[in-house]
Amino acid sequence: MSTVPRKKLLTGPIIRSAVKDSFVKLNPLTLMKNPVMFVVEIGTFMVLLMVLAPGLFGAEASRGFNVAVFIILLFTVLFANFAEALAEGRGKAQADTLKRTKQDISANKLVGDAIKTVASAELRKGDIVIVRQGEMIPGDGEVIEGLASVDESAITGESAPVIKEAGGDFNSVTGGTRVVSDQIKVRITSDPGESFLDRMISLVEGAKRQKTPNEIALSTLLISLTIIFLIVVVTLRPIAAYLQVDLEIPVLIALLVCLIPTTIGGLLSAIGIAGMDRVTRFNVLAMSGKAVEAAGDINTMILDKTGTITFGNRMASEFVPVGKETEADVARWAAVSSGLDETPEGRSVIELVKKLGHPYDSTLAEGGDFIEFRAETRMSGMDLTDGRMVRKGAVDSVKRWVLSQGGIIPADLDPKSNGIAGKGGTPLAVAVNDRIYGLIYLKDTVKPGMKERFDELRRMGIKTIMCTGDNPLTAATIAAEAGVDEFIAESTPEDKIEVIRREQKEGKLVAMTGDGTNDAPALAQADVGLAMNSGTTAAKEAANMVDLDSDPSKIIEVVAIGKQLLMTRGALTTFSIANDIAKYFAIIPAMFTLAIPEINALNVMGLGSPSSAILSALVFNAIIIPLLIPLAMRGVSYKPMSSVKLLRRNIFVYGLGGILVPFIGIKLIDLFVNIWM
Ligand SMILES: Nc1ncnc2c1ncn2[C@@H]1O[C@H](COP(=O)(O)OP(=O)(O)OP(=O)(O)O)[C@@H](O)[C@H]1O
Ligand SMILES: [K+]
Ligand SMILES: [Mg+2]
Repeated sequence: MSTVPRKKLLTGPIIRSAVKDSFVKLNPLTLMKNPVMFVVEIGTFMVLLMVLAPGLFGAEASRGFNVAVFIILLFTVLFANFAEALAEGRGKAQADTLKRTKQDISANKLVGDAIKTVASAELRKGDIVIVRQGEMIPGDGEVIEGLASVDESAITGESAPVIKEAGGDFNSVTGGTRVVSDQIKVRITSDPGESFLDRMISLVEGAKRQKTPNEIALSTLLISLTIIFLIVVVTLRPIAAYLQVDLEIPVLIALLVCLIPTTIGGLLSAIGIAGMDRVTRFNVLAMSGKAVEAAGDINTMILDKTGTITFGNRMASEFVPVGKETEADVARWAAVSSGLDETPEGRSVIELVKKLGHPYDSTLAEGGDFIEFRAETRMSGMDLTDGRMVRKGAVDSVKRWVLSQGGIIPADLDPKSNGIAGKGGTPLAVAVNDRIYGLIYLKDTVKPGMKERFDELRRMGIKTIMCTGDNPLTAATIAAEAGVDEFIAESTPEDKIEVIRREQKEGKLVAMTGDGTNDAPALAQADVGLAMNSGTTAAKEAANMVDLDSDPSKIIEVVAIGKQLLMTRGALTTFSIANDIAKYFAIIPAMFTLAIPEINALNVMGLGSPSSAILSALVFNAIIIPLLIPLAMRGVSYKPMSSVKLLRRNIFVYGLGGILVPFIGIKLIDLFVNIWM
């Protein structure tokens, strides 16, 4: 499933520092954030007092028993702390590596016409810098002039350089990456301390980790259970006294700790952190745990065509004249309309004109007004000084524009443009005032393996919708080739948001991937917005996830990880509560057997003695936490299937298992304890 090599999960230094942190986290002020464990810590402290000053709370068990309870309780808290520290450890280690990347870089800042060397820390939003071959890019920004290949391995871990160029969707650069060839002019887009690298460091470090709504709901449940059992245990003493049973305080504390959901309470935050970490290991930066969890519940996925489903390096490959026009005329006007068009499409037109050797008079456009490409108009071009207006753009847009000036549409325009679209290409019409000269054939290819990916999504019950600004025929061709469920052609940025809203109104959770500035509003509207690292700054800022490898199909892995995170939490909660029920049957009979012999019928486990029964249950309660750490960190195994099936399977495995495992575990520990005692 993974495309990214798995890095080693745990190393010696991470484990060592986690052991140390387990003790640091004993600080009650820290532990208070985890109420279940906090209750255990208070219990530990009370038993310690009874060991140190016997007789403090009246009825107390033997000193040896108290010492044993104290040690087991202390380890219960330490194990829970260790789980959390371990989960945090990987992120911290990664943050340290990133911080080393973030050394001070010197920048060639443009001040008027002069170049001044300044420290990267002095750069502000809006500053213009020149980055030459071999130099580090001093801050996040957008290429405003030129083209260069950039080594982004410091951030993405991927060593193949990527092309960054002015205009279009591949213009954003990240501070700390290196220009390996050519030279670019960059406009800085972030102030110090707010760069992508800064955000990435605080993310992997978990510095601003907030509980997700799911986690908050579960914590509330755990707190309620803790309070209920606290009341049960406290009121048990007078009831027992009435039955002439003297319940000792350490025994009551042991009972309480066994009954409250310590297993999930101890592992809950580790599960969340590990889920985030799994996403990071796939080279996806999630801005919040909430986004990852939302990914696990996605019903609909919106993808754009160009650059997501296709490679997106749409290149002009042919000039196709219509009517009585010639290829050279199409090429000439295409060139005039593209002279200042810095989009990849625009530049590829100029390149094709040169390659085909068509005469190109660049003085024609001199002094004219450049009409920049906009997703709304779907056209770009030049208004010349002599009054002539030159346009290229989506065929229907250009047709409408020509008709509005009283022009006529050549009869062979539609068949020819449909021919291009039918091959999955994008036809651009070229016109001057009311006259259409012909077409530019922009070629693009579907990325390999897309069909399999969409099949997988369908098995997960997720609907895919391709939204594109391109014409319906091209869209249909690419949609069929890639195997998406639905497509929407000629969509404006507003249309994309509309589709998302429509799905959300039906109660669906929507994911969307995109890279362009025109995708930004939709990325923000979606429940899960995954932007490509190669994309524009606007897209990356609007999204709640960024894929460092710029592989939009990776949203599938993110969904799987999100599902796995939700399932792991559910499975371990079921397991934990089922466990506590089993422990009840170990402790209650032990507590009352002497006074009420009939209750021995409940002693289904046939445990040795009352005190060994209590200690065994308590030991089991403690060691189940570290035993489950690997599962919490790795996540429960996941196969694409319907959620109802999944739920049934999990209740069976973790609910039934949760009741059976402690019966066996406690019995074994009890046998062991009795040999030893
Ligand atoms: N530089 C350009 N000049 C003129 N027309 C263009 C230019 N670039 C694209 N177009 C036309 O405008 C249409 C819309 O472009 P837009 O970038 O909004 O969407 P898209 O890239 O085709 O689709 P997607 O949303 O899948 O990325 C394109 O299909 C094409 O016909
Ligand atoms: K428990
Ligand atoms: Mg686009």
